[in-house]
Amino acid sequence: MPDVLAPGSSDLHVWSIPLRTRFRGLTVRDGLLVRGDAGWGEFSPFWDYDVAESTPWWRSAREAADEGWPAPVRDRVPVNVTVPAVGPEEAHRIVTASAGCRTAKVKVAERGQGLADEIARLEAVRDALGPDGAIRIDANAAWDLDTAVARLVVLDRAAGGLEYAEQPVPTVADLAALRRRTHVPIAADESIRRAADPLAVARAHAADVVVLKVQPLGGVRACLRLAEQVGLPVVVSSALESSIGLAAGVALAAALPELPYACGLATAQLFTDDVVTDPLLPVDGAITVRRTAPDPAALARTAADPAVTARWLARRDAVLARTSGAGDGPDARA
Ligand SMILES: O=C(O)CCC(=O)c1ccccc1C(=O)O
Ligand SMILES: [Mg+2]
Repeated sequence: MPDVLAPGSSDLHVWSIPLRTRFRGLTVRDGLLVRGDAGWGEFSPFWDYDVAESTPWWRSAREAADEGWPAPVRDRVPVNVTVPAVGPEEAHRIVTASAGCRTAKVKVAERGQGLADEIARLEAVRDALGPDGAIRIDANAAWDLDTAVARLVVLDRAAGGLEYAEQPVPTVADLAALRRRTHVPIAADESIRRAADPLAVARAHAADVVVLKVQPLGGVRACLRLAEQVGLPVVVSSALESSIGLAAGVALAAALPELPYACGLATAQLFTDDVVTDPLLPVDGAITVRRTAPDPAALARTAADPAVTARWLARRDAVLARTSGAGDGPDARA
């Protein structure tokens, strides 16, 4: 690939990597890496995030590049295998090939699929995991309240018990109402990372668990502060990042005082390639806490084409223009 970033491009890199299976409607993921005095950071907001919503992702990249992260209190982070909305044979294969993960997170409520697909997927995952593994589902806010109440009864049974259901309904009020109508524990994801006020979930007693993603919440330190304020168990999850971005999630999980659940950080398994030689993949169900650095050959292999590269540079410029202008107060968190 021609290096359209030159000159001075050795501190920036735009990557583009195909996914093994469609995830969140995506078949390819891309992002920008930036190097600073402390190392490399990743800026990879999804394309449906606007400039305001992308700003905390940039702060997270700058934290990694300029400051690094707080000291870890553990050296291994237990992780879940992430099972996309695939058929039962593929779901079984993914869990079996997950390098010892004892927790599976299964995507449900995929457009174009029905309850029978979800039941078959959950039964296959339970079969692959055995009776003592934990299964959680993620509906990405797709259900209304009554649908969620009914689905959780059926899917809890199909899974042989659910550890929790992640964001089954869109709003904080519905999460709180659902929690009173099901015995399945509820986790909040979108209600934290895309909310104007991430503490509303805790005030409304709307969740048993909160999912924290480092980039959308503005960095490892911002997440540690939020975890303290929210006062609920935290699951750290990836935003489908390269191993540079994943390392920030691992750093957060490593620095949290308590880590009672497996984290959603095994998503390098969903990528066909990575920007490092030794991707942040689990061994015996856990990721070893370490910092990662891009590898020149891997960077060359995964380099985005000039059009995608130009789009990412424009995105970064738009965030920089926004944050250097009218100020970057707490309301800029989006
Ligand atoms: O939590 C996991 O197991 C993997 C991460 C994941 O599911 C995810 C990745 C990118 C964007 C959204 C989500 C999500 O949790 O909804
Ligand atoms: Mg989620």
